[in-house]
Amino acid sequence: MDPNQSFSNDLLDDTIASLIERQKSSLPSVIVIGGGISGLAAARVLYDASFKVTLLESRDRLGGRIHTDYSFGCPVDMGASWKVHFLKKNWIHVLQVFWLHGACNENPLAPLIRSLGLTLYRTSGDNSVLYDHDLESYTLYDMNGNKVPQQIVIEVGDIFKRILKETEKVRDENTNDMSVLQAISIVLDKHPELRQEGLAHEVLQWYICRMEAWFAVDADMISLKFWDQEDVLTGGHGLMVQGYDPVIKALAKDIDIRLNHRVAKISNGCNKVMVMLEDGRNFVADAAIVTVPIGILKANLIQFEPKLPEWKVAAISELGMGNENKIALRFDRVFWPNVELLGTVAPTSYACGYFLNLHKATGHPVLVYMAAGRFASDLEKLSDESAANFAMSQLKKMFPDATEPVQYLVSRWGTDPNSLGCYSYDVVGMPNDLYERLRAPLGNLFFGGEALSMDHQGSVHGAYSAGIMAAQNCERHLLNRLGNLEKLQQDSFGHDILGTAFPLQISRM
Ligand SMILES: Cc1cc2nc3c(=O)[nH]c(=O)nc-3n(C[C@H](O)[C@H](O)[C@H](O)COP(=O)(O)OP(=O)(O)OC[C@H]3O[C@@H](n4cnc5c(N)ncnc54)[C@H](O)[C@@H]3O)c2cc1C
Repeated sequence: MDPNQSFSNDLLDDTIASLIERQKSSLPSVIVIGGGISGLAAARVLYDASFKVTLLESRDRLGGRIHTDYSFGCPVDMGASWKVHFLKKNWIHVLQVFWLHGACNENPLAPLIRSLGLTLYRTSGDNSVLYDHDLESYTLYDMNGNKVPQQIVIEVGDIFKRILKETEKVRDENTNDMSVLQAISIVLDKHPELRQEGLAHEVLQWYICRMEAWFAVDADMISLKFWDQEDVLTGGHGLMVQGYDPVIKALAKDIDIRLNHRVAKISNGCNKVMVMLEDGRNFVADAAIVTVPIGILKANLIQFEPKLPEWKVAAISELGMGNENKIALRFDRVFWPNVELLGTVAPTSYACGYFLNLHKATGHPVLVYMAAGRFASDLEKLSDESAANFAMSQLKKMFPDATEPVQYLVSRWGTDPNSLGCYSYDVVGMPNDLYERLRAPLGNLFFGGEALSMDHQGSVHGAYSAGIMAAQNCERHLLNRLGNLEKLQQDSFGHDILGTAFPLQISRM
């Protein structure tokens, strides 16, 4: 080899390297706070647009309220598990949704899931009285372990729909907002024929329990004005058979992620944002995107300098944060029927309960007890062992011969200092402009996260879209501010991952 040639190549390499380095250091930099799906989506967009991105996450793992646990030897999602919320708030319209048709592309996550080859287990189609499970897919039991005749379940389901339809009139007649529970009670006073007695009353309470699970809050706190105002996506609902974890891993690829980095303070200057960790370390960038749960902002766990304006603080405090918990039980064998949901009806919605049968979708002998609202918070007062015992006591009402679980997992989303709740909800009397105020950026500070989603708060795909929206706003802002920087065009992750070449894999046993 000619040594001169080698020397000149080295020189060339150095020059190119330093040019790239200089180009990189002149690129806009962004700190993303929070490594849930919203933060990861935001980081992904900016990274693919060649911005310098650093993501700070307080936990020792990514995913946030998406948490696939593998300790059972199979994936169990202790946070989000359904690709539900296609129509989070429109109970009536659920009758018209359809999952298996091409319309499922409406879900912004569908292309990503498709490109990763992940399987969805369909849990509802176009005839679901409930949001996420078709009527024929579950079995209900009374407190004595007797099966509730399916005819009663169907009839009461129809009555429940009529009651909800009547609440629309109550809404029209009242200028002031009220809770859904109050509206139901007004409807029942006006239409005593809709009142239910005995077992039928308990089944009605079960429907209310499921509605409460949807919003993660009790019916006396669900806003009548807003509960059914969300845009309807077509497509029904599906369960992520392999869990959500592969989605999180795909979004995180190659991004500079710092785990165990808990942000304590954000200082927003004219040109720079300084982010301080609880241990005193600092990160500085041109802009920052905050995607921590609204529960964290409500609890003032992050200090802002200058202080957030009053209208922003008010918006944060005026949005509700619900709670939902799961108790996952693994058994050595299956002793329950081959249905998707097993429910217990009771005189009050608080006392009703249900288990998701993961065996049906995944083939593993796992049941997941789910609790929402005040009940979910009450469960967090118990030790893990007592919580598992409680779930077992519910199961034994249905199956007196139930065997003891070989393993259990208990979530605590309400008291977890990284979430302080499961997802947001619209409180009774919520002001109309609340979401605008929540989303509004403050200089170089942008906001993302589930609670800020344009149309689908409280969902994975809503959080994902909110992250993308915040990143796009941030990108526009920085490119305007810093002049016409020519952006490096890397291989776009988005093009690969959002491609439409692969069909969605949807099954139903
Ligand atoms: C039990 C449960 C069931 C659910 N079921 C469904 C479902 O079936 N379908 C559905 O679509 N959605 C469901 N959801 C809602 C869904 O999980 C969330 O809407 C979504 O995952 C929120 O994503 P996010 O990125 O906005 O927030 P998160 O996932 O909470 O991400 C925020 C991140 O910020 C981090 N963080 C917090 N504080 C700090 C700090 N000070 N510094 C740095 N980082 C910080 C957190 O650790 C977290 O990782 C469920 C949620 C729960 C809890």
